[in-house]
Amino acid sequence: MSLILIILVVTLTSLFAIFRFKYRRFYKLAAKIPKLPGGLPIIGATHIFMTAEPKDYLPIMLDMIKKDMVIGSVWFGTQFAVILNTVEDFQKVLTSPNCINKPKLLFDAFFSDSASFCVNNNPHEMRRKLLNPSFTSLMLNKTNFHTNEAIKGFINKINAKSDGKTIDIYHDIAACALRGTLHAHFDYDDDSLDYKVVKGFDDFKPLIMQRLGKPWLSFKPFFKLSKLSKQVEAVRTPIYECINKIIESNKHHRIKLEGRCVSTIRQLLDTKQKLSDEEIAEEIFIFIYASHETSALALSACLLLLAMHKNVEEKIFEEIKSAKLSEEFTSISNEETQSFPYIEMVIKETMRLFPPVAVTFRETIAEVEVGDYLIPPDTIVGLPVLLIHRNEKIWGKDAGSFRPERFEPEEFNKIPQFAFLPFLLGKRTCIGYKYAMYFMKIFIINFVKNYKVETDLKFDELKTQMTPATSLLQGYPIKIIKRK
Ligand code: HEM
Repeated sequence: MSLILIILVVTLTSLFAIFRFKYRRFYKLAAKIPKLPGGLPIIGATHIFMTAEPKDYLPIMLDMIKKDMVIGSVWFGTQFAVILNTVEDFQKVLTSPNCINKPKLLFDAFFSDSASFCVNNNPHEMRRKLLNPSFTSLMLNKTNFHTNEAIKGFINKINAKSDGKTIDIYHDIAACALRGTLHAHFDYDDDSLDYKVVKGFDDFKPLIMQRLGKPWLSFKPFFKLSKLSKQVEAVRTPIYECINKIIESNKHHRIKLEGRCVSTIRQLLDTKQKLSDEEIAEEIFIFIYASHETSALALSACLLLLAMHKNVEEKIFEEIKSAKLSEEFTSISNEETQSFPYIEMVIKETMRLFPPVAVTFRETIAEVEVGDYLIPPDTIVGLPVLLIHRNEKIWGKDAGSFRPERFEPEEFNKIPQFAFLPFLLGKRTCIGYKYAMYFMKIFIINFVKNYKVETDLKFDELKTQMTPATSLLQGYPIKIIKRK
């Protein structure tokens, strides 16, 4: 018995020594990077996240990297990770060809293998090439009628709620943002499922967070056997009802495209691409999630901030008044939004303080140099955008307060390019950022033209959480009052 034990110990020790020798450079580079607090031998920081509530993941992560640290490292079992904290290092990583991939753990959590948000390497590049033509300024103009119609529907509907009672505005805006995306990008104009789909995503998001906190569920057979797998199937049903309708109503477009600029759904259905129905469905799933939630979070936060900063709301109203828009709802083209520079500053300032994606991750495929360190291959790189957005050394002493004027060109031009990253930058920058900015500007113009907002919440009470986009823990409670 004791001989067997000795053989076992010797074998395991030898295997461990061989492993460490083979990966000696990896361990040497990893050891040089300063450690983040809280890690334990062997398991690293796994216990911290496995025992925390998903709503606390973001504050825990942001707390780990102390203000004066430029980089910090942490282990999650056998997975090595670093968190960066300087604009220069963000830029290095976001522009490095060795740092384009997303960690498998992250996209496993989205339960998708084939959507552009989730694929890596060559498939990602091909999918971007396929979809980029649907996101040009030309396409914005082609679809501006649909975008405006979605917002018109919201402005009319919200009238019934403008009685001064407190409501959480997120779901109404999310349904409106979803309507805009489905109509403008997926040629789908039936609004009967909008709220059902938003509710489906609401039920789906906590399941993403649950899977993130249980790394063993990345192993597919374990996941298939888990209760979570059945819950995921159930909540995906109303979303897939909508996706199947989109595919069904556009099936006649399954033709070979001849180099024309067309909507996202037509690009996906292009027979040259040979995408299966399942791959197309996954792509639509991620698209409608990525587009409606982020835009709705930014707009909901913007209205809440206007309710807290009446001077800003009034300045926006003055800008709208001087544009002499006539009707209750005004259709606005992308070019016309250029006449509302202050509104653009307010939206940007909202996303600086409350970026809908406050932290994101990449994975290295080779060594990447940042500052005095080399990040080894197969390392997860955390990019806490929120910390850069609120860094006083970059944005000044008032970095924590809401001051849209900091986006005046004379002031903003002094800020480094990679210090403002609501849509990120680099090869995986948000494909829909032009559309998102356009949508948000027409929304705010038409909303503030017709309504004022109030809230009982105070700015200092606002706390962010990961859901997995970044939302406010307090929700978005506002009172809507119709302007006379
Ligand atoms: C305020 C609104 C929005 C914000 C703040 C936002 C932010 C972002 C960010 C930060 C990323 C990069 C995520 C990462 O790499 O970790 C991203 C990716 C993406 N976004 Fe957006 N987004 C917005 C609206 C939209 C819209 C309207 C669409 C589509 C109509 C869209 C589609 C996508 C897609 C498909 C990706 C994945 C791109 C890739 O991996 O190549 N987003 N977005």
